[in-house]
Amino acid sequence: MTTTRFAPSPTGHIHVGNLRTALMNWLIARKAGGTFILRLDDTDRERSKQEYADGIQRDLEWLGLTWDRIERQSDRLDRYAEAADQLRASGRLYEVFETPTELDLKRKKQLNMGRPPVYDRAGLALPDEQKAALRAEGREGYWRFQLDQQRIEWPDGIIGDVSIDAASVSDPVLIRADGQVLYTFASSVDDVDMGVTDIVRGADHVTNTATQIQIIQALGGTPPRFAHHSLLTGPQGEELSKRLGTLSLRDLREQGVAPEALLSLMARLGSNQPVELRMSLDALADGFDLSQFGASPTKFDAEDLWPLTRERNQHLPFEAVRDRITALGVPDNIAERFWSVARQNITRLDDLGPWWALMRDGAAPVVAPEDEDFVREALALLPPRPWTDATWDEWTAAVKETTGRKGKGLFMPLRKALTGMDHGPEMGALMPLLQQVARAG
Ligand SMILES: Nc1ncnc2c1ncn2[C@@H]1O[C@H](COP(=O)(O)OP(=O)(O)OP(=O)(O)O)[C@@H](O)[C@H]1O
Repeated sequence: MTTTRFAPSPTGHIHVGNLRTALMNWLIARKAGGTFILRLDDTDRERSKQEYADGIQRDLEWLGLTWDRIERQSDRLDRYAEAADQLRASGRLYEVFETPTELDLKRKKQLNMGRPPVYDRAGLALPDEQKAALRAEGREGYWRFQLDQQRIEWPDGIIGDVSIDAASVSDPVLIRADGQVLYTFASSVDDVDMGVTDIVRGADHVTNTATQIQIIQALGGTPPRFAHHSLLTGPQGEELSKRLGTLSLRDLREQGVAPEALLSLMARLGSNQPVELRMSLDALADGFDLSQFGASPTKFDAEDLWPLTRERNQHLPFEAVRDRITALGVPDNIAERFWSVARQNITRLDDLGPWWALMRDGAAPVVAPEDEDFVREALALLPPRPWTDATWDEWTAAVKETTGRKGKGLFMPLRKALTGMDHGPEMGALMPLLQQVARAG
């Protein structure tokens, strides 16, 4: 059965780049009727925080990207220890003692000699007495995985056939001196144990994938299908980072971005398919095709979310906004009418508030000096309440007859006098909702 996962580290608020990964994996599982796992990579105890783990779940739930199963790597430490023993027993895990400074020196020497800075496997040849002597000096050993130095190849779902020479890659460190298992290892153990069949992730992981394919094989597992999508940057090409909180989902939600808008953009951005608003995840899954995505870096501009948010909000049925409208204090008998008039003039649902304030309180009229006499004359002709759908037409016809004005010169000063603005809902529909006559006049 198709099983995918999204495996963020809870070290900050997830951003749109992380969402690209989450959404692609979610859509693959949904399309195949498979399982989507949310896996919190929380083995880094210093940087992982419960509030971020909660935040990730809140962000995904807001978008409807719910999971069939949740896993925390911090619950699986015994299992990683067992898997490490398995690799030690098969001779694939070896202890090393170099300090970061020593490694740096080695790298510099290699580069000076025109050689690639690949770990020289000095630790592999250390006899037990020397290891004991290093420990006696107070050094602590940590553990590297011995790569099989062949080419590692896989057909990537996005970037095509990949072939990496394992000899050009350093044997990865899997376990630190303090015993912390590193991402490369924990995630390979998890992917085997959890039966993950498909992994989509950022192009920052391509080298990891090469080493993980060998780790998974050494654990007796079958490597999943891999695909690496391009990394998203900000509109100016700036990097996104969980730590800095750039373009976080939390901020976008608080700014009033509609979930459907964000999902519709993310499911197509960087692909050959056009971005179109989709009101459900199933509709998004229908047209989703990994092979349509390109490998080149992709810019994300949050401004693109607003036209989609507007389109989505304008599509909402009254029932979906009833509570919000009631909360504004709009009386029940005019709530539906208020929605039908205001919806065409909002982007965010929060924009409903100012429209209701205008209808409830009226606005300070805006009158150009050259229109002062005209507006005074017009307001004197304003029919008594209640105003109906016909009031605007009747009133402007009367004003036209009396003053001889027509067209924009007639309508615009009246709109500005009643609403204080030069734009807004159609005046015919708005007038019955205007609770107050304009404040001055
Ligand atoms: N800018 C980006 N564009 C697309 N995908 C990204 C981007 N940054 C991270 N990802 C993907 O998000 C997934 C989760 O990764 P991870 O939790 O390590 O996020 P991160 O933002 O790289 O983390 P951090 O900033 O904390 O180092 C990975 O699959 C990674 O490839």
